Amino acid sequence: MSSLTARPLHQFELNTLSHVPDDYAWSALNDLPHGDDVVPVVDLASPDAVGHIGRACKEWGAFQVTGHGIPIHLLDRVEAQTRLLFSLPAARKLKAARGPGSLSGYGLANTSSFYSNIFWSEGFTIIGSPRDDARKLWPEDHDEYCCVMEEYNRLISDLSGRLLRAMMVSLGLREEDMDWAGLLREADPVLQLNYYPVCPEPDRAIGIAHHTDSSFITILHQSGGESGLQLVHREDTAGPARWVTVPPRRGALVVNVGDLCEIVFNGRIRSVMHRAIVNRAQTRVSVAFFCGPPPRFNVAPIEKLIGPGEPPAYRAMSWPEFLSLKRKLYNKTLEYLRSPEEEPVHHENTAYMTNQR
Ligand SMILES: C=C1C[C@]23C[C@@]1(O)CC[C@H]2[C@@]12CCC[C@@](C)(C(=O)O1)[C@H]2[C@@H]3C(=O)O
Ligand SMILES: O=C(O)CCC(=O)C(=O)O
Ligand SMILES: [Fe+2]
Repeated sequence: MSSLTARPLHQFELNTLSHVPDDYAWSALNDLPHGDDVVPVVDLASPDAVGHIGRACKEWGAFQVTGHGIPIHLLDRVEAQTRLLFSLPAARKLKAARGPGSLSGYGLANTSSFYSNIFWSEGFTIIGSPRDDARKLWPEDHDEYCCVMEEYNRLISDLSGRLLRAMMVSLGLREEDMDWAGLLREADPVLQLNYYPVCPEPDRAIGIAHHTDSSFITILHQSGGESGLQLVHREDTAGPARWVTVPPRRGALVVNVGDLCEIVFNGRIRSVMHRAIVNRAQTRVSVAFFCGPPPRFNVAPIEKLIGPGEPPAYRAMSWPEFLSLKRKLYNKTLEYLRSPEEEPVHHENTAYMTNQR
């Protein structure tokens, strides 16, 4: 995985540049047309929330959720701490740099290693307790940062359980068909903080390139003001596949269906392809909570869904095996798992280093 230490010095002064340097320049960003349809907004407190969630997951693989019970002032504090972290001097952030083979700490988004060109962003991944890395960033006083992130982890993990149960019920399963509470209790919470500096030529740069998240679901808080999150709305009767922007909505959280839900629900819902674009007006931050399983989790369709009329659509494997496959095949992982007879084409990371230019 790539580390910022190996990157050009201007990685730390992106917001001062008057043009996009060549190694940050991307083309083919308009590979799909842009749609103006609107990602559904679901009020979790409404009596028909489950039906709305089911439809949104099937049609979009994403929705915005309101009425989720996470206080807006906590979201504001999470955002303020995130901004504070990225505003630290480069030398301080590098003290908490992600080491080789480690997923947590400071660096470019992990997926950047699949490309030759560089993302217009910085990232910080917190797995489990925020305290160890916080000590490296703020040796004297990291209490406010840790308290805020711990409280957020607690509430967002609980929300992810509620959403997953609603998704089950919307698919005609019973809540008891999967022990979400047990699984989520055993898994380390994962928070990904993303920072996108202003960009002088936003059409030539990308914040985070298109990908699906591996988790069951991802719950994303994005800062207000400029939009950045875009997702692919698949081809339907209204038109061809298109990029749709998800504008920030105060207090709402974005829920993305990840690869694991696609597999456990045997393809009845699909993980959503998404990316983050940049803008020239305002620095943007986002905080993603990846709701994943513990290592012992067997990645396979729920047995209840399998029968003579519905064979498993994906090959089973352990969660660590899935993650290692994803590190090789990246956006092709699910396609490969859906075609079990084929031997995997041997992809080193470098196979993707062309940056679709
Ligand atoms: C739940 C998970 C999703 C994740 C792999 C992991 O087991 C823990 C780290 C997560 C994360 C966070 C940063 C971006 C990402 C791509 C990565 O490398 O580690 C995601 C993983 C993922 O979605 O594949
Ligand atoms: O910043 C965003 O809107 C998207 C971030 C994202 O997709 C991720 O962290 O996986
Ligand atoms: Fe993502």
